[in-house]
Amino acid sequence: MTTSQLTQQIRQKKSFLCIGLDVDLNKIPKHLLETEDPIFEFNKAIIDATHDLAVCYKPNTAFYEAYGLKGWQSLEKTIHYLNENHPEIFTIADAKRGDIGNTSTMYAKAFLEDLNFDSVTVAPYMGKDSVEPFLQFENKHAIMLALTSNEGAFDFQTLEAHGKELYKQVLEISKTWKNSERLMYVVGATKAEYFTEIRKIVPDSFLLVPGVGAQGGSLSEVCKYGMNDHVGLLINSSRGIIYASAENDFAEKAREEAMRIQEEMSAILLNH
Ligand SMILES: O=c1ccn([C@@H]2O[C@H](COP(=O)(O)O)[C@@H](O)[C@H]2O)c(=O)[nH]1
Repeated sequence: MTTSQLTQQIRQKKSFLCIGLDVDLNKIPKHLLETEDPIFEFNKAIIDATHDLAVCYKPNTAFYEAYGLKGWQSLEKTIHYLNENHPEIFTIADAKRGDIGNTSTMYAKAFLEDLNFDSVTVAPYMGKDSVEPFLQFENKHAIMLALTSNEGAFDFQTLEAHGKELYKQVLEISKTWKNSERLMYVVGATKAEYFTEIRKIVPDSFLLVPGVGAQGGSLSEVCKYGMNDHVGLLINSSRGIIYASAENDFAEKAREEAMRIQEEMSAILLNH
């Protein structure tokens, strides 16, 4: 998917919500455990209940890999379901990959070709040759960790080297890489005060912003400092939406929470 198609969808739906599909079998309604594929059935119910309110879904692959072959099959069924029924929706494999070039090439094939996600998250630590293989696919994107939402982000990402914080160098240097127009960046909602500086370096790039909802980040603060002319934000909420209820009404409650966020986004877009 191109970024203009993504922006068009944002304008149509008045939403820049990304729903995280981080499925934990201990948290889903018990009756689903009796089905053949509880993870897929849970995801399908969430997608069916929320697809008009969200522009993006982000399964975090850890939650599938943890269940072995069955988990991977659930991930495959989920992305096929999205691609077949909602091809307009942007999809992210939150896998945080990155390795020496030939290995990254295989990761890229796995997520962008075989599973056919629109994008995959990557870690920048191994540098240019570890990220460029993810940028070789037309209309696909690598979403690189820049300033993450967790406390540990301050361990390395904000450290200064040569008079500049590491996350700023990651943003600046990555702009010089081949096909860098296919890059997007992860910036945590819990770091709202950093968005102004980040926008000085990557004014036009899409930012994937996790950390609202369960991690306490503020949607309005992120929008105030992080939004650009074409919106340029994908705000993720996972647990806050998908576990709004652990009872039989989970899909209905997920819709209510997604709608609450979408309405806040719609109001922000109206004044933008
Ligand atoms: O900096 C980061 C990068 C990735 N994540 C991931 O996003 C979701 C957030 O889930 P919530 O339940 O809404 O807190 C999850 O998959 C994380 O691994 C992040 O939180 N921060």
